[in-house]
Amino acid sequence: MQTTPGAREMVALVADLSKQYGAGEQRVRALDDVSIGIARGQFTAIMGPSGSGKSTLMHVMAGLDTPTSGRVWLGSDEITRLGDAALTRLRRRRIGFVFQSFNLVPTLDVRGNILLPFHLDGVKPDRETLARIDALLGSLGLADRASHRPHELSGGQQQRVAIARALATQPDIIFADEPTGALDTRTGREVLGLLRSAVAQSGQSIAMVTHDPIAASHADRILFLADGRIVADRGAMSPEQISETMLGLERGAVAGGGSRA
Ligand SMILES: Nc1ncnc2c1ncn2[C@@H]1O[C@H](COP(=O)(O)OP(=O)(O)OP(=O)(O)O)[C@@H](O)[C@H]1O
Repeated sequence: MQTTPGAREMVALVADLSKQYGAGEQRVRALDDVSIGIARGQFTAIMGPSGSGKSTLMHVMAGLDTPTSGRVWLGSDEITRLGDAALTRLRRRRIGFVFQSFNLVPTLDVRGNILLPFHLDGVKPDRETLARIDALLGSLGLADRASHRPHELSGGQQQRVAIARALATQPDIIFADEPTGALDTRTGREVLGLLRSAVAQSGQSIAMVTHDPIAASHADRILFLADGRIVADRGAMSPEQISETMLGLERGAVAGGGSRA
C-alpha cells in the first residue's frame, strides 16, 4: 500500500490512527493503529461486524470527529492540522456526504437542497454549475421533481436528491454511511447503481460504510474492520464471498489474512 502523504492516487489517507472513547475501565478502543489509503476514482466499501469501528473511521476521515492519535489527509492536505473554521470550509467544498436518513432540509425544495452547500459556503453558483445541476437532476430522474419538498418524495427519490447534493460540488470524495439502509431492495439497488455510475462516468471517489454484502459487491475494493483494525483489504467480491468473509470475522477468523486479493 502507498502510504506517502500526498500520493497522487490516494484521495484520503490515514496513518497510525487510533481513537479511544472513555477512560479507565470504561475505555473503548474504537480504532487501533489503522493506516490505510482510499484510492482516487474508486468505489471503496468499508465493512465489519457491529462495533468494529466503521463509522468512527469514516467520521475521522471526513473530519467530523478527531482521532486520539494519528494523522489524516485529504489529498495532500493534512486535516488533523486544521482549525475548526478551515475544517468546516474543507468539508463543505471538498467532501460530499450521503446518510442513511437522507438528511435533507424539509423546508427547502429539491433544487434548494442541492444548492445548499453553495449557499452555506457563501458561493453564488455560476451558470456552468447550474447547468451541471440540471443535468444531474435529469440523470438522477428528478427533473420533474425540482420544486418538490422532501416529504413529497419517496425514500428512493430523497436519497437521489442527497446524491445529487453530494455530487453537485464535485467533491474530492463522497462518504456514504449505509446509503441503502432505509430503502427497499430494489430502490437500494438503483441507488447503488447511481453511485457506481458516478465512479465510472466522472471518476468520483466514494467510500461507503455498509452492513449489506449486496451493497458492498458494487465496490471496487472492500476494507474489512474487526475490533478497530483493518483485517482484510480485498478487490471486488461477490455477495457470497463477502458474506463468507463477514461470517469468518464474526467467528473471529478471516481466511487469507489482511492482504489484498
Ligand atoms: N461516542 C462514543 N462514546 C463511547 N463509545 C463509542 C462512541 N462512539 C462509538 N463508540 C464505541 O466505539 C466502537 C466502534 O463504534 P462504531 O460506531 O465506529 O462501530 P461500527 O462498526 O460503525 O458499528 P455499527 O455497525 O453497529 O454501526 C464501539 O464499541 C462503540 O460502542
